[in-house]
This record gives sequence, C-alpha cells and structure tokens, in this order.
Amino acid sequence: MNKVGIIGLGLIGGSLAKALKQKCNINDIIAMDVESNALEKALNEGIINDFTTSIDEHFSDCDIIFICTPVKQISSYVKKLLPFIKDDCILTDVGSTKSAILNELNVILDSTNFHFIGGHPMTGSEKAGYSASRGHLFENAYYILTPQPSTPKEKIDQLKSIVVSIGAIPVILSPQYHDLVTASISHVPHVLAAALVNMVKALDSTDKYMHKLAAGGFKDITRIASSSPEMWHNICMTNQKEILYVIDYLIEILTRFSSAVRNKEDDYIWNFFNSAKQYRDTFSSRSPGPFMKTYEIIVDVVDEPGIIASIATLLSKHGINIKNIGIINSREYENGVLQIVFDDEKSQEKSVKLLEEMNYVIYKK
Ligand SMILES: NC(=O)C1=CN([C@@H]2O[C@H](COP(=O)(O)OP(=O)(O)OC[C@H]3O[C@@H](n4cnc5c(N)ncnc54)[C@H](O)[C@@H]3O)[C@@H](O)[C@H]2O)C=CC1
Ligand SMILES: O=C(O)C(=O)Cc1ccc(O)cc1
Repeated sequence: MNKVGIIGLGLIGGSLAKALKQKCNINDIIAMDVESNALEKALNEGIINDFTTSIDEHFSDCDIIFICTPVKQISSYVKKLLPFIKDDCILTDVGSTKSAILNELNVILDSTNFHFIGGHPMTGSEKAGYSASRGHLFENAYYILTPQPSTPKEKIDQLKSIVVSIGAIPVILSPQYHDLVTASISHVPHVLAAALVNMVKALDSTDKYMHKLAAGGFKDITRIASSSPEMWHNICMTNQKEILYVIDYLIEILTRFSSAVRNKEDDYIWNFFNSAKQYRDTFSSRSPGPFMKTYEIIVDVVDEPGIIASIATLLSKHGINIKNIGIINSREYENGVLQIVFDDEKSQEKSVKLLEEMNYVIYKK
C-alpha cells in the first residue's frame, strides 16, 4: 500500500490518517475536505502530504481511499471518485450505517468493475473534528467490514491487513446484519441518551435542581448525547427500518415495566434489574466484545506511584508481553484496579502465578 486517500478529515478521517502514518509508515496521504482548516493543520503536522478541496486527478494513483464524511455524502463520493481511480484501487468508507449506502450504489456496483468494501470502526468519541482525532483510536476496537459477494478475496484480505495494522480487529458482517446490530448497541442507545437529556430539560423547573443534582449515573448514561447532531441525524435517516424495529421493542419493554411498577409486581421488578445486571456484568470494560477472546487479569493494587511500572517490570523480566495495561475506575471496582491484557492464555496464566506469588489479589482471570 503506497498511497492513501482520505475524504473527510474529521475525527475518524483524521484518526485514520494519523494511524496510517504513525503505525503503518504510510507517507503518501492525500486528504480532501470541504473545510480547509483541518487540511492545513494536518499538512503542517506532517500527517498528510497533500490536500485538495475537490475530487480530481489527485486520487488517480491511490491504492486505497477511505471515505470519512457524514453518511449521507458517502455514496455520492464513491460516484465522484469512479472516473479518477485506478482499476485495483480499494474504495472503502467508515459510515455508521451500511445498507443505505449500498442501495444507492447498487446500479453502478452491478455495472462497473470497482472494489467497494463497506467499513465501520466500532470506536469513536462524542467529540467531532480533526482536532479530536487520535492515531491510537482504533487500538483493540472491532472494525466491521461488509464486502459484496463479488468482492475479490484478495481485496478483502488487503483491507483486513490494514485494519489489523492500525491495531483494530476486523469482523465481517453482511450490511443488513450490521445495521441491526448497530441499531441495537449504538443507534438506539444514542436516541435514548438524547431522550433522557431532553426529558430532564423539560421536567426541570426554574430552580434547575435536576440539572444541579444530576449525578454519576445520569452523566454515564448520557455522555453520548453530546455527540454531533449532524452525525446522528444522518444515521437515523439512513437506518430507519432497523432503528424503528429496536425502538418498538424497547417501547414494549418499557410498557411492560411500567405495568409492573403500577401493579407493584415485586418479582418482575427484581428480575428486571437482576437479569440486566447479570448480563451487563459479562461485558468487560476494556475488552472489545464477544467476537474475540481476550486474555486479561484484574489486579487489586494500592494507589501509589510506580505500582504500574513495578508490575510491568516484573512481567517483562519473565518474558511476558503486555498488550494493554491501565487503571480502571469503574463502579465494579470501587477503588480502581489495574487491568492487564495479554496476547495469549499462556502469558495470562504465567502472570497470575507470578503475581499471586507476590501476594497480589487477582479478581478476574
Ligand atoms: N464519531 C464517531 O464516533 C464515529 C463516526 N463514524 C462515521 O464516520 C464518519 C465521519 O464521522 P466523524 O469523523 O465523527 O465526523 P466529523 O464531523 O468529525 O468529520 C467529518 C468530516 O467530513 C467533512 N465533511 C462534511 N461534509 C463533507 C462533504 N460534503 N465533503 C467532504 N467533506 C465533508 C467535515 O468537514 C469533517 O472534517 C461518519 O460517516 C460517521 O457515521 C464511524 C464510527 C465512529
Ligand atoms: O463514544 C461512543 O461511545 C460511541 O458510541 C462512538 C461511536 C459512534 C458512532 C459509531 O458509529 C461508532 C462508535
């Protein structure tokens, strides 16, 4: 992979440019955006080495082009790029919804021979723009790919290897299934976060006590309500069927729960929270999810300077490679604990043994 094109140099486009430059040594990156500020900043930082504000011959020698604009612009950029790109160029996007883009491209996908592979990194932030971009954004994140049945395996493998080289974990899904999964775990949760914030805004009285007293729980569950309205507007307009299916299901759950509260159904209410707790407790706060097994341990450590360094030194002295290490401050572990992620089960087991010998308490293996 020699030359990469990026259309839309915001949070995701900028993070991709940084990751490709910093982790994959790709030194020929051209970016396009409607805003020149981000382009100039990235050029000055040496992240990209060329930019343009229109689609033209600049993209003719790109080996891969990532389209990182809001979802509704993506298919039109595919169409604009087609006259300029070379035959073996991979066109991919990072949009949060997939079927609508492909539906708009169907006719040309059938009649033209080019390689479009949908993509969606399952990582991001409530912040937008190039200034919020980070080269390590994709580390340990799932990165969904939705190739066409006709996409050559060689092209899928090329894109997969780029995904791996920026630190992410590729997962192949159909566009339709992608849209149902993301409607459930991302799109409707964002709708709900915004609904909760709008609810409090409407119910709060002039003394603003709700705003003043909103505590950790409310802030945790509504963090994502600070995301870009443009992005979420685009997502709801392009994943209508799946979002409606999930919202209707959620309404059924709330309606049933409301009746349980009205009728004081003791067992139902207890089980409602208990079953949610049991399932929520199976989601690790750092591991990326159910697709790939992670080998992690949670160590109870006193909060004193140098503790991470001394554990890391002990493990490295015994030849154990640490994939990820950091303090977690979550409600599960009141005082904060050290989470260490390893590459394999052998390293995990060896570390548990070594740390237990040093009298560390290990919570989770
Ligand atoms: N923000 C997130 O957490 C995630 C976003 N995505 C997807 O990534 C894509 C980009 O999102 P972000 O980077 O978060 O947004 P962003 O707002 O940070 O960046 C979008 C960039 O596209 C540019 N842009 C807007 N309209 C354009 C047009 N017509 N032509 C060229 N450039 C244009 C903007 O100037 C901006 O630089 C979206 O499709 C979104 O659904 C995917 C995963 C996570
Ligand atoms: O910040 C968060 O929690 C997110 O949910 C980020 C995010 C936003 C949109 C996506 O399509 C994927 C990930």
